[in-house]
Amino acid sequence: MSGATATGRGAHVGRRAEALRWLAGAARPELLRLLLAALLGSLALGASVGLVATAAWLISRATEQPPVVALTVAVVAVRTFGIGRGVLRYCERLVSHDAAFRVMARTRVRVYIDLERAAPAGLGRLRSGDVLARLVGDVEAVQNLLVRGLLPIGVAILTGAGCVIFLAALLPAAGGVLLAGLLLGGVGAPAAALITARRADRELAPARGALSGSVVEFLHGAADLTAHRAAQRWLDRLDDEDRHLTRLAQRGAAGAGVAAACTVAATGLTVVGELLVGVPALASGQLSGVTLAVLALTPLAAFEVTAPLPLAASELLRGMRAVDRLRALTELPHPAASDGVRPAPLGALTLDVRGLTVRWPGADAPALTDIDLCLRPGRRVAIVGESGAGKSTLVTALQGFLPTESGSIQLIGTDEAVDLADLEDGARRRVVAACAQDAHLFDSTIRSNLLIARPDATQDQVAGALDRARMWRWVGRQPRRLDTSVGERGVRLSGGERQRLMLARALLADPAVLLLDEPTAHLDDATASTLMRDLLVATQGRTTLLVTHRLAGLSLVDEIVVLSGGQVVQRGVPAELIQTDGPYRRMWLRSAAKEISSQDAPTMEISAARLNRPR
Ligand SMILES: Nc1ncnc2c1ncn2[C@@H]1O[C@H](COP(=O)(O)OP(=O)(O)OP(=O)(O)O)[C@@H](O)[C@H]1O
Repeated sequence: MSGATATGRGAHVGRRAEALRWLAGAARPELLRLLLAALLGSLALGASVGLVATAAWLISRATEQPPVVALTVAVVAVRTFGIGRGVLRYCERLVSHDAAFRVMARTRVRVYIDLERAAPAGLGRLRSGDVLARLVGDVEAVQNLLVRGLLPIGVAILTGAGCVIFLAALLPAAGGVLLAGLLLGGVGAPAAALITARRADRELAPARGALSGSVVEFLHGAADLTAHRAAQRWLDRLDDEDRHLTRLAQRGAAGAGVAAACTVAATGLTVVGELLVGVPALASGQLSGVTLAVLALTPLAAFEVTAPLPLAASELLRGMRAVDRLRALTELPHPAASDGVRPAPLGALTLDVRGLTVRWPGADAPALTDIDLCLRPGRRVAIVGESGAGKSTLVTALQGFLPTESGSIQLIGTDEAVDLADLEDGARRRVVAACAQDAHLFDSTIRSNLLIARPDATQDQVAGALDRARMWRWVGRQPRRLDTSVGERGVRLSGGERQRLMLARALLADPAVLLLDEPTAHLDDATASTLMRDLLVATQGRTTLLVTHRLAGLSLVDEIVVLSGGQVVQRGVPAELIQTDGPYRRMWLRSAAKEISSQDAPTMEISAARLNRPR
């Protein structure tokens, strides 16, 4: 048991050390700014202490009614400290926030880059709301860790040491008392706060992540939840999670209360301690009355240095946990990343897949096994199969977003053959582009959604792509034409218009190899048939891999590959496959029967009857 605890603690310490290294890596370029901020902060606090000490001296000395000239230096010093405190604090805030924002920006960019590379293969167990909470809340926690965590600790050490030395110079015992008081307030109070709020603090960020995840999921699924009368249940769940979060925040606040009480107690005790050592020194003539006033009043200002420490300690812990969670995001597997540096081969490209086996991260079995496929320039191959056969996985793998377990994916040009994994990232994305079934439309105009694929496209190229996707006339009918807004995720478009816009985007990208994943998904039969027809015209002469479960119209492609259970179970030219007894013919008959039952489709019926005739 104790062995297990020790191992757990060891792992915990290791994680913290890793997190520190990660943070140091992000903060290193701003080291000078952070040190300057610490220096300015220490000077600002030093000015505060100086102000109180000088004021104490001035008031006490004034009671002795000395000549005014004897007070001039102190009066000037009070003014200088008073003005200097504000100016220095302002400069410190400016420099520290500038440094923290730069670290935040660098952290965000780093996380975005890693997410961009990891996202195509999914985000593992992470929910999108949780990722959002990490990107917003945890990155902000990193800022707080620097500005409210590390910086106040550094400033407290510097200024505290200065105060102790100052009092020790007046009376050594007074320095000792202040040191003890500062340790009590600066270490004891944060420790008390942490102990009180430890569990709450540990659970706070995950609870916030869980709530964000549920809210995002609720917003996405609100229509379905309302339709199934499940919205209230979901709202109750959100309520529970919110209450839990509030309870945790309250427990965290209790820690802050305990810390504030400890600081006040430590200040009071220190003032009493200073009087206890100062009064005997005054009696023995070791100390003047004016200096005793300075001894007694200086701690009131000196404790300004420990006041932010309880918050600093909890920001430090919270920040380290946030760094840990951000690190987890940057450590997601990077199937989309390519270490390759090679440019794309020249000339018309062939996509050649040999013995490809791929597995989703963490899956027990491969999703595709031993796949062979050859996409010669200008040829179109259709991949068909039942749901779960591995069609989308193939598209993902061909984009280089899944590592190959065995086999190869090569691009063959006129000069050489290059492994897809060896291609430089940009070249790979230019050469092979996919139009996914759930491709995203941004809440922007038609033009901006298209230009994502090719920012430098001319008006003619945009119009050409829309025309080939049979969308240009529709655009012409809209009052704002290309500047028509599509709404969030394209809600202002019909399903068919959305798919056509995505197809136009893929055509505008003009890749050497175009991968279309279920372009007719979620469309009614009539719309799907028209879109499929238009799509087959638009892709004529273009190297295309078309993943679909709709078999109507496929007679126009050069080859059909049937997948089942992640393996190729049949392949051939459409005319042959339809005549051969096998998986494709069975699928075709099933889909024909479905269409006949949903409408009359006499031609379909005739063809189905013909196909069913014993040969
Ligand atoms: N992101 C993922 N992570 C883990 N496993 C996945 C992922 N996507 C798909 N799979 C698994 O891979 C297998 C093949 O799924 P895939 O989506 O490729 O099938 P499909 O033929 O495209 O099905 P559909 O026609 O329903 O889209 C399934 O067993 C599925 O559970």
